[in-house]
Amino acid sequence: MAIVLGPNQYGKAEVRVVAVDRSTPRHTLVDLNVSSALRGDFAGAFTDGDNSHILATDSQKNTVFAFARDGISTPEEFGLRLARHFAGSYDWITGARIGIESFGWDRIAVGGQPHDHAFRRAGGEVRTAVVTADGDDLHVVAGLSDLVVLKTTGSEFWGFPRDAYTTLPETRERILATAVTARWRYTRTDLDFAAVYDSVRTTMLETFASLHSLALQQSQYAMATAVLERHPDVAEVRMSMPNKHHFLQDLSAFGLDNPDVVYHADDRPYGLIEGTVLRDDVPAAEVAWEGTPGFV
Ligand SMILES: O=c1[nH]c(=O)c2[nH]c(=O)[nH]c2[nH]1
Repeated sequence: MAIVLGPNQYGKAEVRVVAVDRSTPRHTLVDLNVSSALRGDFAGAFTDGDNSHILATDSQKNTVFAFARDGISTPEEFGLRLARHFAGSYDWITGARIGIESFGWDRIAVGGQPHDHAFRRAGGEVRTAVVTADGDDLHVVAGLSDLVVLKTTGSEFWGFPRDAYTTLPETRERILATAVTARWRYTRTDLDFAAVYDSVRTTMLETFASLHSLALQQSQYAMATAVLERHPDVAEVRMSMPNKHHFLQDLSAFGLDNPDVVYHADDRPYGLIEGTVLRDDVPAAEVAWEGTPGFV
């Protein structure tokens, strides 16, 4: 029996970098949380404390800030630049994963006009990007998390089997609410990432709104399918969606009826619907998903 070093990677997690463009009086702002992880031959550092192959995590952090000095266009392009740089820096570094969260800021309206340099944080939603360099291959996975949506009709849930523990009534009318977390893999690295992101997000929202849903599973599949139908450069979509239950509150103790008016918004437990929808003619790229937990 021998004890051996298994899979490993290392890097700097959660570098918070804010880049401001003041080149015109109308400033713009990019606010990112960047995590790097390098892959390659670092065995000596783990087994013997030999750091001769170690690109220090402090240097990785500094690289993020130095590259930001040139401005940041999209998280995907910033990730591509960092991944190419790290994976190309020493021959024993064979790959890099750059994970980015992007926080949105909207202009504050003053007298009905969007302000030039004052902002408020946009919603709870976060844009995400993961760029993976693996040898000469580059993979881009874009995404979003915590896009909270709700519809007040157009949702039913019935036809499920009833066992000894089933108490849930069938319903033809309910509130459907969820927080969408989704990631989608591109087949190219030269896209207009900002435009495609907006289009994917809009497609998901429109589909959630317009589909008459018989299950959150059906809504999720329809949302991902619509993204693939409208975006030829997306190979697969992975989604994780909690069912944010809204239970009709029993008001009979107060002599009141409740014809689908008053609900109890429960925060836990929640159903969790997870799925992948993909084109069957595009090669899989599991390495693009390594280090991104929370999806099937
Ligand atoms: O859309 C739903 N899917 C389920 O699997 C489920 N299970 C449940 O109790 N309510 C719901 N709703």
